[in-house]
Amino acid sequence: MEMGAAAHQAFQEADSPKEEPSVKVGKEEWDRVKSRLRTELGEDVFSSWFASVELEGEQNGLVILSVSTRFLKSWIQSHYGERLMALWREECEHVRRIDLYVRGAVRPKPAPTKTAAPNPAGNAAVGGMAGAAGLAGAQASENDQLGGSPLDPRLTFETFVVGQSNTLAHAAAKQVALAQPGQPVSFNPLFLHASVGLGKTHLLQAIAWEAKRSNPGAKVLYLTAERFMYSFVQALKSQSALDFKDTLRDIDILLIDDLQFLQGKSIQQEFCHTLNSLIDGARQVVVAADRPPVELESLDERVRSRLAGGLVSELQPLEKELRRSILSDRALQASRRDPNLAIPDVVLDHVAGIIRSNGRDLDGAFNRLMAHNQLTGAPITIEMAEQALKDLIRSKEPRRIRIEDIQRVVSKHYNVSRSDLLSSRRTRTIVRPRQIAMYLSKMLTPRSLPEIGRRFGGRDHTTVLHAVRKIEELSSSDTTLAQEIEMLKRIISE
Ligand SMILES: Nc1ncnc2c1ncn2[C@@H]1O[C@H](COP(=O)(O)OP(=O)(O)OP(=O)(O)O)[C@@H](O)[C@H]1O
Repeated sequence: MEMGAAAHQAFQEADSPKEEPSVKVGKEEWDRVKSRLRTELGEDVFSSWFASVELEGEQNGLVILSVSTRFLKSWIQSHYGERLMALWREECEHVRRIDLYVRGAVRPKPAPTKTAAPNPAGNAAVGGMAGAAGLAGAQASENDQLGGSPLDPRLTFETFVVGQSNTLAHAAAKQVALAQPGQPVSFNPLFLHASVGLGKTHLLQAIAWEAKRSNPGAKVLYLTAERFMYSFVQALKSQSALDFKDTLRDIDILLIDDLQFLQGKSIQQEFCHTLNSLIDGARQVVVAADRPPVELESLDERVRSRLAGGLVSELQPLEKELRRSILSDRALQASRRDPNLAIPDVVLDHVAGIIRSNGRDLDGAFNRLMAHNQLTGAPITIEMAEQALKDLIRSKEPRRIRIEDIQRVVSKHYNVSRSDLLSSRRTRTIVRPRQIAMYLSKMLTPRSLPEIGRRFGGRDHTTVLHAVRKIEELSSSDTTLAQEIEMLKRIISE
């Protein structure tokens, strides 16, 4: 259930500042749909999947619902899409389509004219890429035919902004997308990882679009792990598992998103066979997850090692310049749609400074400014931005940093294991990272010296004090070390 790009654009263009948001329309029907779902599914199942679903609006047969995560969206879409549509239609027979989107990604409102029209066959539709034109439409439908997850035509290399934190991942993704089928592949599999909202899905889908554009004959399939599981289970149920396997092993580029959600022994085995068969056959595999292969503890050891055998690249938290460039890009696109729109640079600077978490929150903040401007007519200024974004900023207060987080980041940065940091080993390559981790624990957490000592393998508080003084002393004369520590602080705090 995806908001089509044209639909999204139509909302932006069709919005009139004086128009009331249509959130309340359809509320009664939605309450009844929810109550029926609750009765059908039972309270536990209902609240697992539907507690955070919100009605954004209903107009001319288009219902827009929002959810908090992409996983939830994909799960509801595949498991409850049809039922949801049937219930809505029983409550309100003119409903033709339900769009489900992730809050913060885009903040659409119903666009009656372009999106609400029934499809040519007059059938009710749930989701899809209605309105996506040209290549986008063609690729989306091929991806659909192969049983893929929906592709968003906005997520291309053209719209992906490159900065210090994602240069390597972007370059690898581009190379993979432009490789000719049959040629030896450079990084296989390519494994991208990052925490939420840092552009993994964007890069994966950009590869899909680009590969298709540069090689129209190539079979490119983008699947979320959840979709992979669902398709496999469906294939088993309908006794078409062999077809499913054959289809997968015939793909030129397989892109799997959110791998951390892949569960179940037989599903993982199937995934492992697919992975081996594609890689051995020189087909490209690209995987994204929220952590590196070694940390995907629920995955079978063989899958983890195969995944780690290609190129593993992390997208780091977006640095301020990158956040600013993404906002400039969004502003440019918005002003193309509305030449009268004025977004001063100082406001973009300000927003880039205060929304530090990730690209999704940045998009959410930008859409919030646009909505505020369009609905109230207020010019976009720093004061207006502070007013419009205040709850967003409040809810993003810095999280409490744990000593484990510091140990994880430091051990990764210096390529030593966490157990080395806690051990009694005294080689220089371990002692210095350990001292840095202790120093950062003192600086970034409220823990006492004895407590920090205990968390570092039961050391005495004087050892921690020595480490803190040592690092203070070294970093005051060694600018490289000082910069490294600043960078570590930034990674740990974001
Ligand atoms: N470098 C970037 N350039 C442009 N947009 C970006 C960039 N990084 C992130 N975004 C935007 O931020 C939003 C979230 O990105 P995306 O969905 O790709 O994140 P993700 O890493 O897959 O997150 P999750 O783990 O939650 O699935 C998207 O709208 C995306 O376009």
